[in-house]
Amino acid sequence: MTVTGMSMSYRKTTTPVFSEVDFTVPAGRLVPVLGSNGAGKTTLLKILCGLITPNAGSVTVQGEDIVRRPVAARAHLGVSLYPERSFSFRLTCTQNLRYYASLRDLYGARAKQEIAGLLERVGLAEYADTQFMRLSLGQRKRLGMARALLGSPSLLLLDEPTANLDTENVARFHEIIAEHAEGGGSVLFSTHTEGDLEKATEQFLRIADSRVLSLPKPEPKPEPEAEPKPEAGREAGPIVEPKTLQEAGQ
Ligand SMILES: Nc1ncnc2c1ncn2[C@@H]1O[C@H](COP(=O)(O)OP(=O)(O)OP(=O)(O)O)[C@@H](O)[C@H]1O
Repeated sequence: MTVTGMSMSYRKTTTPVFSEVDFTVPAGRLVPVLGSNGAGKTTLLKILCGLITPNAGSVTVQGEDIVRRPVAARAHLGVSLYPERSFSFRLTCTQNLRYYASLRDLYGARAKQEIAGLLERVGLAEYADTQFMRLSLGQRKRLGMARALLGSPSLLLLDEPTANLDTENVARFHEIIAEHAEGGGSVLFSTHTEGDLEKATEQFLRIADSRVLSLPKPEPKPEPEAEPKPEAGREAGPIVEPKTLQEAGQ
């Protein structure tokens, strides 16, 4: 994906959310996007998948312009926005995914097999026949992830994919995106968790003051040195300054 000279304002009178932004996401990269509340993470993801048209500049996915050739460009994208509201509430997980699979030209036995595999991958196999409205927020998030993976698109755009997930499912998410990158795919995902920077392949993006900075992944922090153990038979007491002879009353 390549973003060139992209600017965007919701209204002419307000400060632009983005001003002349350039960055690229090469194949096989995991790219976290950080930024404070209201910085523009969701807006950026909506621009990248073609839901919002920027005022200037371009976004291309595998050489296809997201505004001029949206269908061709979106064929390479798997998207999950936050919060997940686009599923049919009364349909089950499988029925919902079957509908979205058909939009990717996946039907019949192939669709059935891929959907069952994805539900298993995101830990929702036992909820395959549960209606969407009966899922918890974290389960909805995971169904969104399964939908994004349908048809193995090359670039995943995920808005706060770890929000509402428990520790086990955060780990599962990191495994899924690592596998995706090993297969040559890329993932751009927004997050508020600084710890997600460790999952970056090389770079991460930080949105601030209408700009998107592409920054190198920080070096891992060194492990803190272990406290020396007290010698055997001796209690580790508080450190006491040596007293002068006078103070000691001698
Ligand atoms: N539909 C809209 N109309 C007008 N302004 C909007 C609209 N959506 C978002 N904004 C404004 O655009 C800016 C960026 O919002 P956005 O939701 O992209 O931020 P964010 O980084 O995703 O925030 P958060 O971390 O809180 O989810 C904010 O100032 C917000 O008020």
